[in-house]
Amino acid sequence: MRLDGVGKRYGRGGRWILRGADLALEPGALVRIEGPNGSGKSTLLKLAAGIERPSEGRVRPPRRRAYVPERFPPALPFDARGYLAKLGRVHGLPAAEARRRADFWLERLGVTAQADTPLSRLSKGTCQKVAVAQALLAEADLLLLDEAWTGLDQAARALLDEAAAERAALGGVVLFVDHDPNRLAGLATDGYRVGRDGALHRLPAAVGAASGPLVEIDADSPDGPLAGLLPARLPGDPDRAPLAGTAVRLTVQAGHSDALLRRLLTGRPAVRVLAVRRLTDPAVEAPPAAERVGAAAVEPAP
Ligand SMILES: Nc1ncnc2c1ncn2[C@@H]1O[C@H](COP(=O)(O)OP(=O)(O)OP(=O)(O)O)[C@@H](O)[C@H]1O
Repeated sequence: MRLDGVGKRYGRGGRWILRGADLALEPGALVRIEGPNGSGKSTLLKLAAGIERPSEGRVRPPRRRAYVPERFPPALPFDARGYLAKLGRVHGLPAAEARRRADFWLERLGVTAQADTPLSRLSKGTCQKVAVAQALLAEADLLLLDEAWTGLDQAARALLDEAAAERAALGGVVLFVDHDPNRLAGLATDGYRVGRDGALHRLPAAVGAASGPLVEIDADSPDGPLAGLLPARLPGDPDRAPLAGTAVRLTVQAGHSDALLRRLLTGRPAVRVLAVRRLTDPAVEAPPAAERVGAAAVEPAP
């Protein structure tokens, strides 16, 4: 996912909202976008989603994109299930798979009882859950969340935290805007601020970068040495260290450990989990912040 020298103004002669915005994100990036009201955060996400076109520069998104807008369009002529199944088709899923994923996310978000209710009759929070579901069911390479947590109840907020982290852990790119400065703290891999100059300025490591406790998972497999059997891509991109016999030790950020365990226990190869330990001293275990962020320029605070 790249932005190269992207500029945006609404209408000829309008003020430049974004100008010279550059961004290059690798699979697995979970990135916070900050900036004061009106600075252009939503504009940036809309450009990445392909809803707005840049006035200059280029947006190079990955193939499959999903977007939760700041405001869900009111009064769409669908019920929740029908809308999600339709959006699943728009995302390129076969009809049966679109319906299956629609029901899966309606259930996970606690909306099954309102699945057949017209969207126009749903409460604001329930509508927001439907907006979240339409983006998550796409399993997109680029997930854009614009204040997507606003209006959700606590359980749904936690579920969206988990789903966003899982998308990144599985190799997607996630860009999010949220007024809560602690949103996905410890899981975000990076952060950027939309500056007054319209460019993107990398945030200091402490604001955006993943940090915090690690979890060690010791596992083996009845099928042979596990280190050689595991897929290249695993949630959270754990460090891998072979243990005696067929076992391996996987070390991952605590926020990714549930997704990693779920993948190990439900996928191939067959895996036996021998031990799960939370490491208590992240300062010792985590790489130094400078190593994670490199020598990026950091805009001084206003
Ligand atoms: N469709 C539009 N037509 C004209 N101006 C627009 C349009 N959309 C946004 N703007 C203007 O662009 C500027 C940036 O808006 P944007 O919504 O991207 O900011 P934001 O940082 O997301 O703001 P907030 O934090 O309040 O959501 C604002 O001045 C806004 O009024």
